[in-house]
Amino acid sequence: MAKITLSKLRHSYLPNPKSSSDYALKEIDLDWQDGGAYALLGPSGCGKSTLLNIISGLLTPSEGQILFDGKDVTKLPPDQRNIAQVFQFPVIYDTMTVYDNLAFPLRNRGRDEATVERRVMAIAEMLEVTDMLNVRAANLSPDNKQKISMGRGLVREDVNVVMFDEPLTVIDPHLKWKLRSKLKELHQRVRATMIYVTHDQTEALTFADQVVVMELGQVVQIGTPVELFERPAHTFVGHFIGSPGMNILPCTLQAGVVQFGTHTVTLEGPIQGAADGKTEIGIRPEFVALADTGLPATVTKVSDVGRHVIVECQSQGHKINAVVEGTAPEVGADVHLDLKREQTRLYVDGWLATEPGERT
Ligand SMILES: Nc1ncnc2c1ncn2[C@@H]1O[C@H](COP(=O)(O)OP(=O)(O)OP(=O)(O)O)[C@@H](O)[C@H]1O
Repeated sequence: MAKITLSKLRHSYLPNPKSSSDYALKEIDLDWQDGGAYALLGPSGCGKSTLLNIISGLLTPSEGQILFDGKDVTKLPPDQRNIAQVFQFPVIYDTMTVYDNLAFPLRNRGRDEATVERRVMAIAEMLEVTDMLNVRAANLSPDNKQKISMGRGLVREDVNVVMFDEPLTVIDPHLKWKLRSKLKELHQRVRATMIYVTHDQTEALTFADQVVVMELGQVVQIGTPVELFERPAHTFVGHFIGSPGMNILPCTLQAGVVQFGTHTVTLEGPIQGAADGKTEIGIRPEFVALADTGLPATVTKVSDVGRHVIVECQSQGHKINAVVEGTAPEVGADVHLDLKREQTRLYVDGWLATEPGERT
């Protein structure tokens, strides 16, 4: 397995890119550590496939380098990069048995039959498919086919990285969580460098130790699931991650006083920089509470989602969500909202501009 470095990587599909918007991938610099579990998360069109294709060698970047353990592989073709890929749709041979499918990547590289058997049996046991080894792949259910496809990606011990490209797309919703947790468990057992590409936050947050969030061709934040939840570096991350996402409210800033409409808001801590630009408050619904005093609001919708209730309110002409435990007010009720100070952040032109701590 290898450490993967992307250095000053940019890609445009245009022959003569001029402005930043001509690039499908804006400049990306990042290190993926050997043995890490990473997710590449972002909406459709943000550049995930472009980046994946650059790493696997299907696409040569317009600028920058890709290094595996410090060795420049930017110009190497896919077959010389030693990468395993698992795609959206299972890639298996229907006429072969499960055993032969799992053995294929090893036999293809001339491994002896004793090694083949040892690896196939180990992977089959991890995937809990040992009882299917003699079954022809054509007779498997779609989720078992995808399991075998994953097994083919994991069976070789000598790959630099295993990449999963939206691997649960064809899986029934009720089986998704099973395969998701299986994959996490597999990573813990094999400790291979793994990159999991998805637009689904649940898949990314369950699988990865570090999540790389992309929007419009750029990386907006790299962090643990907790970091992404607690301190979104950009309003996009706040909004994209969480259910519902972060409340993002326009505000004004004058002489250090932050106003949301007519209401004065206290931030988590000091503001960094000049704060010139579009200013917004960001607070997660989990940190908005119903209280006796605070921001006046009117309840417009109440959704019971099982563990808690999401109370949607209108205040100062904007929608604010609050996550409430226990009894929720009726639609139409006038309430007050308490915004937890330590979780109230300021964003300037989309980027986080407050630090934790007492304001000076
Ligand atoms: N072969 C291509 N030629 C021109 N533009 C392309 C090509 N492939 C992708 N793009 C553009 O590059 C941008 C990034 O696309 P990309 O497919 O990498 O995003 P993505 O996040 O993988 O989206 P999806 O999940 O829909 O595949 C998009 O604006 C897309 O239209």
